[in-house]
Amino acid sequence: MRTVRAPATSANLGSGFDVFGVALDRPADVVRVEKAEKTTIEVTGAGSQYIPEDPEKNVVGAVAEALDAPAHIRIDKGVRPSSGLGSSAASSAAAALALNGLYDRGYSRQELVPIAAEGEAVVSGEAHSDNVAPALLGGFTVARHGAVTPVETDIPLVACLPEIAVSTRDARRVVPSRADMDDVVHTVGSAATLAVGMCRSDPELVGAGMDERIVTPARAELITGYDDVRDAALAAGATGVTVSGAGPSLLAVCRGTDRARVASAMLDAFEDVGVDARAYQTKVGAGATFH
Ligand SMILES: Nc1ncnc2c1ncn2[C@@H]1O[C@H](COP(=O)(O)OP(=O)(O)O)[C@@H](O)[C@H]1O
Ligand SMILES: N[C@@H](CCOP(=O)(O)O)C(=O)O
Repeated sequence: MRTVRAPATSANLGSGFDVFGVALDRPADVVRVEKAEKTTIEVTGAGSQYIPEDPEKNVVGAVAEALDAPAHIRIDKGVRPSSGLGSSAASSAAAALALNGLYDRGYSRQELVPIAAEGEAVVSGEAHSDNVAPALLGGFTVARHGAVTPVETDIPLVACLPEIAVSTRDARRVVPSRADMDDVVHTVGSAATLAVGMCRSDPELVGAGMDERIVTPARAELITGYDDVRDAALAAGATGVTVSGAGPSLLAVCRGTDRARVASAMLDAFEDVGVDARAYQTKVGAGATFH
């Protein structure tokens, strides 16, 4: 038997659509695996009533298949599904690491990234690895053409999750298929600024580098109160705010001293537009760990 905890993650960070991701210190999924003749799945915890236990439909079924590692898999969800906090990726990453250990497959964490991404294909239609990479490797990750570059960093964050569901599959449909050259140049400048900020653990640079005009505005429209919540976080000291993953969560970057104020400003702003929400005061954290 093997048990693995894998963290929530926030992908894109505005300027790094399908490329950037960070592991969050909390929340997390815990996955326990035991060898079996065929794969069976049991799900408990946050939002478990919306998650299928059929191995053809649950992300961990695809991971078990990819590793040829049939097992009885118990998932205790800490990361609510359709949150924009890498819920499906947390389960995929935890299952990949746990089954790799259970069956002595010998893959490195880097090699497990495309295997865990097979789970993402089940739910979003594409095997994007910007969530599973930080869930496995921790820190800030740059996922590009199958290669992943991890960077250790220390950045305080607030992830604010409203009681709205936005599925990644639906949010991928609103992504524009073309962009203006001016906006592309702006995105490259932001992405480079953000990457330097991560290397320096500098919340000012990371926050400035989240600014992006192609994908984020289309996704923000799916989130009730997005502009108000973003403005409130910035007024409370956030250095940058954007859609977390495909939404509906918002991710704010700030200095450690401003984190509690930013979190409560975001909650108040959601409440003002009639939306219940919860805020995780967190930071860039470690990847999946054995328990
Ligand atoms: N183990 C799992 N954990 C979370 N969601 C899962 C899992 N397996 C399948 N799903 C399905 O994936 C969808 C959530 O994934 P996604 O839309 O990518 O949300 P998130 O942004 O939180 O990752 C839901 O439809 C859910 O039923
Ligand atoms: N790059 C993907 C990331 C989806 O993240 P999730 O946490 O919402 O699953 C996208 O933007 O579609």
